[in-house]
Amino acid sequence: MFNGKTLLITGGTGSFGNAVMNRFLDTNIKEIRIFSRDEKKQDDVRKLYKNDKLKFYIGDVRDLESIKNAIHGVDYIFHAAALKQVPSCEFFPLEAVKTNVIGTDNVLNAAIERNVGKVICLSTDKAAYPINAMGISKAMMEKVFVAKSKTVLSDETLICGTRYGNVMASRGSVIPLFIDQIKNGQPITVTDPNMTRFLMSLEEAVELVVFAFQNAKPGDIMVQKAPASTIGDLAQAIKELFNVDNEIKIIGTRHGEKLYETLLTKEEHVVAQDLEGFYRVPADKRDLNYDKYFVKGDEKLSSEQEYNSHNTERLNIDQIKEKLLELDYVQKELKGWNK
Ligand SMILES: O=c1ccn([C@@H]2O[C@H](COP(=O)(O)OP(=O)(O)O[C@H]3O[C@H](CO)[C@H](O)[C@H](O)[C@H]3O)[C@@H](O)[C@H]2O)c(=O)[nH]1
Repeated sequence: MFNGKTLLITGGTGSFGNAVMNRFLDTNIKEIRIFSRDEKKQDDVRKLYKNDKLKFYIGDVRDLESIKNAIHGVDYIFHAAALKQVPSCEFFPLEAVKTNVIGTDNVLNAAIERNVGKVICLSTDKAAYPINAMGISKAMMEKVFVAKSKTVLSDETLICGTRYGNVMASRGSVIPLFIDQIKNGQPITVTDPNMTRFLMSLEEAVELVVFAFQNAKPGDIMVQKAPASTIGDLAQAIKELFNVDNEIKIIGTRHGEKLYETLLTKEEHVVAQDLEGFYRVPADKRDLNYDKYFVKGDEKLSSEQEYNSHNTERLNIDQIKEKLLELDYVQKELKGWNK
């Protein structure tokens, strides 16, 4: 499906961009264009892959002109650029608005102007019932792309999105942190052992974006069903894999954190289409006639539940270990550890 095509990834030097490169560089794709701010990270990726199909563009989604410079001849966009750390967005919420909301609008406007065939915007479970600035800005991003998808014909530019749970072992996340703590003989800092998170691998994250690419209609948000674990069990599973007995220190819930994450709100679950491993949340197709919003109700709402990391399939410690062992990162760390 990408034969002879040019794919632009915004925020392309992150973990997701890396996984997309691993997946597509050996196919007949014509070009993967990496658009991001950090020349150092671009240089690292350039040296790591040494592949002529990769092209690097410095720019910032906040700057429309810089996107336009990178977008000529692009067939498809995976829009992954975002401010995604909860604490930094909490301290600088307007920065989250600039990158996550206005940046997305810029990417979409440039894509529409230059007839890009499809744009897939990446969102997060923290956008569902959001409580922190990162999640709120991502929720607004979703509203922006859903609204924008209605302003353009789908055979010109199809705009849709995906919503992810936590990507295991992504940069700065809890799995590498626990492993570092183990390696340094420090206590493992658990916020709340009963807190749950969806567990997705990077490969599954790429699978979701490909699924959206193949199946989404304008304005859809695609969600992949995923298992979850408690953080207490995750810490125990990592301890058992490394065969260590580090103390577990309970540090309490951090600022802006939830006990569990939601991939489908109750309201979305009512309208979502169940596609076996995935859910499709269709865009609201009602027009601007407000009567339709306020006069027509939906009885199903009171009986439907949200889909969250507390009520999805719960992995036990052995299952978490199995899933961890599938990760290249964990395999490498274990090899170094057992030497
Ligand atoms: O020292 C720590 C740090 C984290 N945790 C717990 O581990 C879980 C995962 O924490 P991460 O920091 O790995 O992930 P977050 O859920 O906070 O958020 C992450 O996943 C999101 C997607 O849902 C976004 O990608 C976001 O940028 C990224 O930080 C949470 O329950 C957290 O409370 C601990 O127990 N101890």
